[in-house]
Amino acid sequence: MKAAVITFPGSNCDRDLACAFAEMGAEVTRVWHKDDALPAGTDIVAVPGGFSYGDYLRCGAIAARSPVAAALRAHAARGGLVLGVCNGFQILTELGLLPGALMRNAALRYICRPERLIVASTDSPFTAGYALGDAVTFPIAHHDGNYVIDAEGLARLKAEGRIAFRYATNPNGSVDDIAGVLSENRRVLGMMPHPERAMGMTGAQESADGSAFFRALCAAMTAA
Ligand SMILES: NC(=O)CC[C@H](N)C(=O)O
Repeated sequence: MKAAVITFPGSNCDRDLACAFAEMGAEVTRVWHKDDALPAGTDIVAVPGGFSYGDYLRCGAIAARSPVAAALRAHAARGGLVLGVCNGFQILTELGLLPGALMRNAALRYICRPERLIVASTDSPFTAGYALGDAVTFPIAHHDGNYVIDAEGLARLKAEGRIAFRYATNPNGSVDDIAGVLSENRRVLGMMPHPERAMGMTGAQESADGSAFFRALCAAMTAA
């Protein structure tokens, strides 16, 4: 199973994501934002957190127009798996691969802390390792994590079971406490919290709840 992790100028969670996939046995390739192709046989593209292009003009707006974006779009169009974490989630909404948008946190502050989430759908390769209603703790670190979507879009996400994670206590004003959403074909996940920073690294990470996330994801890729 092959994971491609994209790096933009300003990404800062690309290595964490690469390590999380490698720990679960994936072959990981790092892809630069100027590359216009993905490695052959890529199963999943991971779009990392950080401050791509300095978060100008909006978080993720420039990354969505970078050279690698067309290859990412084509991968998703083929039904390939895509994971966007934090800035990655912002980029996926800017690309139109996921509905909604990430706005400034309601309190207008950058928030960096562990956050308790509730698993709201297990029907995806990303969340199959959890039980519905499980509580997991992943760190958040963002100033633009306030998820917005119109009423019709929200009704659709709910009806189709595409809300993957909800905040137990809403930190940023996101509608319906949404922390992560799935695409229509359930092959694209965007989430603000960081599962790759919850791999139980001794002395560095408080939570190990992200291990089940990457284990299930890599198992799904191996089975496919
Ligand atoms: N950790 C991150 O990915 C930060 C995301 C984004 N640039 C924000 O602060 O909202």
